[in-house]
Amino acid sequence: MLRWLQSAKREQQAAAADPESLHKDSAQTDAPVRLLSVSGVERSFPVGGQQLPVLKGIEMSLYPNQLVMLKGRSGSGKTTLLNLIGGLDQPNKGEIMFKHYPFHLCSDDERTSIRRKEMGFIFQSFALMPLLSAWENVELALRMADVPRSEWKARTAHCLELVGLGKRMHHRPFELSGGEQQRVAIAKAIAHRPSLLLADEPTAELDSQMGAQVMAVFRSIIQTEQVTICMTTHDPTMMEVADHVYEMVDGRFIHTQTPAQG
Ligand SMILES: Nc1ncnc2c1ncn2[C@@H]1O[C@H](COP(=O)(O)OP(=O)(O)OP(=O)(O)O)[C@@H](O)[C@H]1O
Repeated sequence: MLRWLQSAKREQQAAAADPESLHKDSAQTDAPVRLLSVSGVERSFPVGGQQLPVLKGIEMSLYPNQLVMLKGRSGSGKTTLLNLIGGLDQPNKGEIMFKHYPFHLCSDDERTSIRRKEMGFIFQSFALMPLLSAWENVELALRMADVPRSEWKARTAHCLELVGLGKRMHHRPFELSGGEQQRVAIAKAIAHRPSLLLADEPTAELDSQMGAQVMAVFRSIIQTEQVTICMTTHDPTMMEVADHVYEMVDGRFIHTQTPAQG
């Protein structure tokens, strides 16, 4: 194992013993500690014998307990960036630090192990197992994350209650509305207590009322589960509930804003 990974693990254990330390910089300033930082990131893909530049120098930061949105036209590079943040892909240039882990230096196996413990993913198409009930879908996520069996029952019930499905725990996906299915997917994604939730167009297949319910669940789990959510969207009405919006055009951020400040 690389030396940085061992020291990162030691720092994580120290932070677990003293959770207050997570909210302060190592320099002991009052600045909040970043959960993730992306600096100078470029990503291109080989197309027709040439390199197609998709991300052209991205700078961004995510902090604990935030709802951050990436907006931009189709093809602007949002999913490519989400894949890099989630450790599913690596940049050609630049740095991605997730907590104390330098993703740009990690092997595939190291990124997979960090991702399994620390991150949750939500997709446009819900990605549930069709023959399993809501309860069994969430329990499966706990099993996959190696959470001890003794914790499954309480944690599954807690996560389904959190997303407002306490009365529909034993329904299968086809017995649920699109909004309810997406809420099962959220319960599944937070079951192993990730610190970062990545969601690619989570409301794209929902009508505006169901989309608003999903956003309300996002806002509530940020507080109750101490998670940061980074999501892509095309929908301007969703952006009103964001703490921060990054706007991407052709592989670059052109404008970032905090909605409350306009
Ligand atoms: N593996 C790949 N090989 C070649 N080109 C790719 C690859 N992945 C993405 N691209 C290209 O990169 C560009 C950005 O794609 P990306 O999926 O990141 O856009 P997006 O903003 O998420 O779009 P959408 O909103 O439609 O999901 C597109 O032109 C796409 O064709």
